[in-house]
Amino acid sequence: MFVSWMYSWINDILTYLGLAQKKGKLVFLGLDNAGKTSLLYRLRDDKMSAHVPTHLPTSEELSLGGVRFLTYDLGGHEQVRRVWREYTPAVDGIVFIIDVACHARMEEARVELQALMTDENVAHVPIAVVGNKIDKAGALSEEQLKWSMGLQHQCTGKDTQPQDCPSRPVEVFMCSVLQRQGYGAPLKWIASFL
Ligand SMILES: Nc1nc2c(ncn2[C@@H]2O[C@H](COP(=O)(O)OP(=O)(O)OP(=O)(O)O)[C@@H](O)[C@H]2O)c(=O)[nH]1
Ligand SMILES: [Mg+2]
Repeated sequence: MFVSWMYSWINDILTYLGLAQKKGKLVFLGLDNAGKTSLLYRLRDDKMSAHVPTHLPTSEELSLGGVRFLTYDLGGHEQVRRVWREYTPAVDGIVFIIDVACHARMEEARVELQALMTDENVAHVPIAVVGNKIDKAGALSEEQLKWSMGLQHQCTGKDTQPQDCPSRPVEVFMCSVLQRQGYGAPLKWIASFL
């Protein structure tokens, strides 16, 4: 009874996210405090996490159906960068999360994102850049986030079919994990490439 309930619940979530019948490994990357753990918990039990900064270990994992989600906190941690590369050699999609209300750390996020985008180990892996915390005062708009990240000319389109995508898929999405807004779209977008 419980097992079948769990099964249908997981299936509902996966279907909603476009991930049913899909297999793959998705990583959530971003600076600390961006909202990676909150998004992971949101997927897991649709609850907002009681905030426990995940500094040690700097990684968390969740499996839903055939899809594994892993989170890694970047930001000044050369060691973390090594770890996530070592342990996630075959990544199928990257969700890069940014706190768009934290203007002071935009440049730090941009540096991390650019390093990721030029990393040849993940050269063909789709990257969904997700601006989180749009509910907060002073949050950047989607256009402002694109500018801040140097992505004004690099997005490949939200509706581009995988076969029509000329280069590595990159797209920007805005969300509030706290208010349950918009976090499904980047996952659906990534799912289309799995
Ligand atoms: N206002 C607002 N706060 C959010 C949102 N998403 C996450 N937060 C808060 O931001 C803080 C950091 O969220 P986490 O999910 O712990 O961030 P993280 O990226 O896992 O960061 P670390 O594990 O601490 O490195 C928490 O206090 C969350 O409650 C959002 O959409 N809006
Ligand atoms: Mg965390």
